[in-house]
Amino acid sequence: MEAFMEEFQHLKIQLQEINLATTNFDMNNVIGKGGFGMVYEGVLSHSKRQSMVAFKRLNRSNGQGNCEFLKEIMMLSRYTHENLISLLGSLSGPNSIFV
Ligand SMILES: Nc1ncnc2c1ncn2[C@@H]1O[C@H](COP(=O)(O)OP(=O)(O)OP(=O)(O)O)[C@@H](O)[C@H]1O
Repeated sequence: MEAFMEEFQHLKIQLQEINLATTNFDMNNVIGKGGFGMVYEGVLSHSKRQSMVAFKRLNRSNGQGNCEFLKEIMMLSRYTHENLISLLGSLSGPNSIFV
């Protein structure tokens, strides 16, 4: 898993930035719920720009785990298509992983 995450180091986003963008994962920022858990919206500053983005937060009690979530990160980081959203970054920790 560590070797796998090394490949995605360039996508790493700081938790502080995510907390700021989602107002600490406030329920008012929830825009949906999927197989991994809640999806939040927020404004993220990156490359001197500000963008409205979606943050997907892994909730392991939903049945899916790191493996499935990392597969999604890998897929979104490797493929571009007009019907696929672009992955801006991710963060892994002992409890959660975010995109
Ligand atoms: N980029 C986004 N922009 C706007 N809304 C989004 C975005 N991504 C997810 N959502 C919202 O969050 C909901 C859940 O999305 P999510 O991709 O987690 O669900 P899913 O289709 O069940 O897929 P998965 O099983 O991979 O989680 C969507 O139905 C949508 O309402």
